[in-house]
Order: sequence, then C-alpha cells, then structure tokens
Amino acid sequence: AVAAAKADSDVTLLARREEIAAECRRSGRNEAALPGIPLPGGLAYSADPAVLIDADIVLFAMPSQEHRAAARAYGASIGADATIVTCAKGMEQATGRLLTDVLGEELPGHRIAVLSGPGFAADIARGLPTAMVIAATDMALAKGLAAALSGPTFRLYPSTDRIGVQLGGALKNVLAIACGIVEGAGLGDSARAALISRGLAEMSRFVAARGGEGDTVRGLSGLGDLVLTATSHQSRNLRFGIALGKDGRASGGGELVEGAFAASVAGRVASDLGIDMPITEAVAAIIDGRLDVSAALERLMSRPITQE
Ligand SMILES: NC(=O)C1=CN([C@@H]2O[C@H](COP(=O)(O)OP(=O)(O)OC[C@H]3O[C@@H](n4cnc5c(N)ncnc54)[C@H](OP(=O)(O)O)[C@@H]3O)[C@@H](O)[C@H]2O)C=CC1
Ligand SMILES: O=C(CO)COP(=O)(O)O
Repeated sequence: AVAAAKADSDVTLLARREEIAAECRRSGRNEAALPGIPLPGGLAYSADPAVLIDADIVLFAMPSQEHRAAARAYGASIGADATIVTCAKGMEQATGRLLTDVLGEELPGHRIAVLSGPGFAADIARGLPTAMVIAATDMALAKGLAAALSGPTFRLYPSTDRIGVQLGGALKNVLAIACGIVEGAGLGDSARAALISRGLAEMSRFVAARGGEGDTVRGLSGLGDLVLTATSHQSRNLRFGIALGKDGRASGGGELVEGAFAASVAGRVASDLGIDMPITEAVAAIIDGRLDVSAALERLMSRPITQE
C-alpha cells in the first residue's frame, strides 16, 4: 500500500480491525507492523470491506493459508472488473494448490496476478530501493500493473510466468530455513553456498514439473529472493531455521513462518510428481521431528554423486 501510494495511485489500506485503521489514520503509523516508519500522507484507511467496490486492483497481503478464507469473506464486496493480486509467498497446505488457483476458484471471472521477489515490508515502507516481479498470464496486464504500482523507489518487472514466480517465492522460504539451520548448527558459509545453489536446482525442477518456466528461478523472484532471505536476519524464515539448528526445536515465536507450511506441501507434491527434492524433504523432516540435523546432514552428504 505504501509503495502504491507513492506511485501516485489512489490507495486504501483495508484492515480487518477498526483499531488498526484508526491508529494509522490518527498517527500516520502502524507501530505493530512497521515500527517507527511514517506512512505516506495520501494513504486512506478503512476496516469496511465496502471500500473494495471501487478498487481497480485488490492486493491480497495476508498469509497464504488465509487466502481462501479472505477471498470468501471479501469476494462479495469486490467490484466485477477488479484485478486481484496475491502478495503472499506460499501454497495452500491442505491442497498443494497455487494461491492464484485458490483465488481463481473463489473469485471466478477476475483476472489474478502475483507480486513476488526480494523485498522486506519494512525496506519497502522506508523507501529503500526495491525491485520485484509482477506476473499475470497476459503480458499487457502485467505491464499495466507494473506501471500502476512502481514508483521512485519500488520497481516492478512484468512477467507472464505466474507459476514460476509464485513457486520461487514459496520455495525460497524453505531454503532460507535450511540456511538458518546451517547457521544455527555452525556448519559454515561454504555449506550455505552449497544449499543456495543446490536449492535453486530443486526449485527449478519443481517449477518445471508444475508447468512453469525453469529459467524464472534465476530471476528476482527465485535467486534474488533466495539470496535475500537466506542471508538477512530480517527474515523470519532464516531466524526460525537458526533456532532449529541451535536447539533442534521448531519455534517461530508467534511470527509467520511461511516456509514451515511450504516445506511439507512441497515435499508431498514432489513425491507425487516423482521429483527429487532432498533439501526440501530434509527441512520438512527436521521441522516434523522425524530427523535431527546431523542425521539430515549425513543423508544429504551420502547421496550418490551425480553430474551437476
Ligand atoms: N513481511 C514481509 O517482509 C513480506 C511478506 N511477504 C508475504 O506476505 C504474506 C503476509 O506476510 P506478512 O504481512 O508479513 O504477515 P503478518 O503475519 O505480519 O501479517 C498478516 C496480516 O494479514 C492479516 N490477516 C490474517 N488473516 C487474515 C484474513 N483471513 N483476512 C484478512 N486479513 C488477514 C493480519 O491481520 P490482523 O492484524 O488483523 O491479524 C495481518 O495484518 C506472507 O505470505 C509473506 O510471505 C512477502 C514479502 C515481504
Ligand atoms: O519474503 C520476504 C522478503 O522477500 C520476507 O521473508 P520472511 O517471511 O522470511 O521474513
């Protein structure tokens, strides 16, 4: 919302609780979500879904597992011509479905796009330079959304690979947990580099098997976001992995850890599709308590040597 407001769009931030909308309106800040960051003057705030009726673009910026419920709750208020954009990074855990498919099922007739790539909310809201991707099946739509939402410090690259872009966002979280485990367990920077590059190979196989373009993972929404999340302590997924690597217990401290959901879904779907995803499977097994870190490491290191 901050980026779009700076792009000169007419933007309303819809909270689900009136006290949040009221705090933003009164103080120009949302201390719980973005402490110390002033929000742009042009932003409007509401907790009334009726405001959705006038929106040309509706951005879904909530956890992946909430998308279906939110689409059901807000669907009737959204205007018939609105384009829906998911900003979340994950898959639906119960079904393994992509979020664009979940939204397509719940909001039939709407055009559905995805915004993903390397960008922490706080960096974007502070106006630090950020580049991300906006993907729609129709390039003209992706370009239109990029033009509407890009601003002086927020740059969107249009793409037509909705599958590759959203799977990059979902799977990089799993790999960030893996890099956190490596950091927490003191396994070294070389191991992190190996995980990033072998993880990218896993991502590419999964994207291609789900009908996306394997090359998309080399861009902002794959490698770009993976490098960011696997190396920055701002990342909740990385911090979750570090705690797991240190004391072997899964605890997100109440924070959203999308990769914990994605690991189990991706592991399950990969096995259904017959794809080899050893790192993702190891992360899922460590989170579930089926494997400890040293056993996972031994399993990964003793795999048959194959060509890169
Ligand atoms: N934070 C970041 O830096 C980035 C996050 N993302 C992605 O964005 C998604 C959301 O993450 P983030 O905002 O950080 O998560 P948070 O947990 O910080 O915030 C979740 C927000 O979603 C709202 N919400 C939860 N459930 C519903 C629902 N059913 N209907 C309406 N609103 C709901 C919450 O409202 P309430 O306050 O009322 O509980 C809250 O405002 C994730 O998929 C994440 O991977 C992507 C890029 C960067
Ligand atoms: O996706 C993100 C940055 O691009 C945010 O990562 P975390 O959810 O790990 O904090």
